[in-house]
Amino acid sequence: MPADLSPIDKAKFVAAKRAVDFVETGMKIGLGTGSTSAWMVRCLAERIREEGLKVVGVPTSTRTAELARSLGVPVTSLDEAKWLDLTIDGADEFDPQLNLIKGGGAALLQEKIVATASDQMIVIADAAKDVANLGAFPLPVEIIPFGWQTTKALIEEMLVSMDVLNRDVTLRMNGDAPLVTDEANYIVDLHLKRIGNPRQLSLVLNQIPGVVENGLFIDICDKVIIGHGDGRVVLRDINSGETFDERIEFADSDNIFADLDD
Ligand SMILES: O=C(CO)[C@H](O)[C@H](O)COP(=O)(O)O
Repeated sequence: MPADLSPIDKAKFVAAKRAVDFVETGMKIGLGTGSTSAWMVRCLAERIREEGLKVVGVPTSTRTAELARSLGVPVTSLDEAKWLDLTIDGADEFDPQLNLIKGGGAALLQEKIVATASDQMIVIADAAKDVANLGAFPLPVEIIPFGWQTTKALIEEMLVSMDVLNRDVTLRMNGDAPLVTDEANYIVDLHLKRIGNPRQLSLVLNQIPGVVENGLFIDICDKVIIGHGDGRVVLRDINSGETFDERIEFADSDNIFADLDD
């Protein structure tokens, strides 16, 4: 394992490395967004280079598309691919049912569409994302810019009507301007601390006009691979019960570790 990586990056790296073992020649793969997914794209590129693995990726953001192309991972659109064998993506939190909060990297809309259009979704994460209840991480909600303040007010009213105690809603900024997603929308973050009923909240949020999608992924994730800073990787799969608890040792590889800035 590269000695100069921080423990958190080592954890992300080993989770990504192990997840890529699930990829087989001929597969169409959803490529997630974020720092853990960036490791996964690098590991996939390494297998393509070294083993001649033949796959095509569907990126979930312009960032991931650029990274994949720069590393020689073939990419296509979801409309071309139509249906995917596997999506590998990071998460901001996952609970014991493998429900997720995603969207910390503002890519939740494409991520949810791509994961839903896949036979299987594997989440790769460091152990800090493993929570008993979702909600300590602010829940991202993608909203359209038109009338965004009204949409934000409607979300706040809904949280009051659901007796949610902690309900700060903040517009995500990029410097002085609202952050704009790949789909030209805004993101509001819901600071809820604890989400009692994620399924219900997800349904109610998506009923509000102006809400495009929310960052709760319910019954979408099949497996989580949890990485640790010492190289340990643990598989959790609540449906099949499949599991492993292994340790990965790696030598430095210039090809994988150079120029990773995501
Ligand atoms: O949902 C996401 C992007 O929208 C990411 O998967 C999530 O934010 C985790 O990111 P990281 O791997 O950098 O911790």
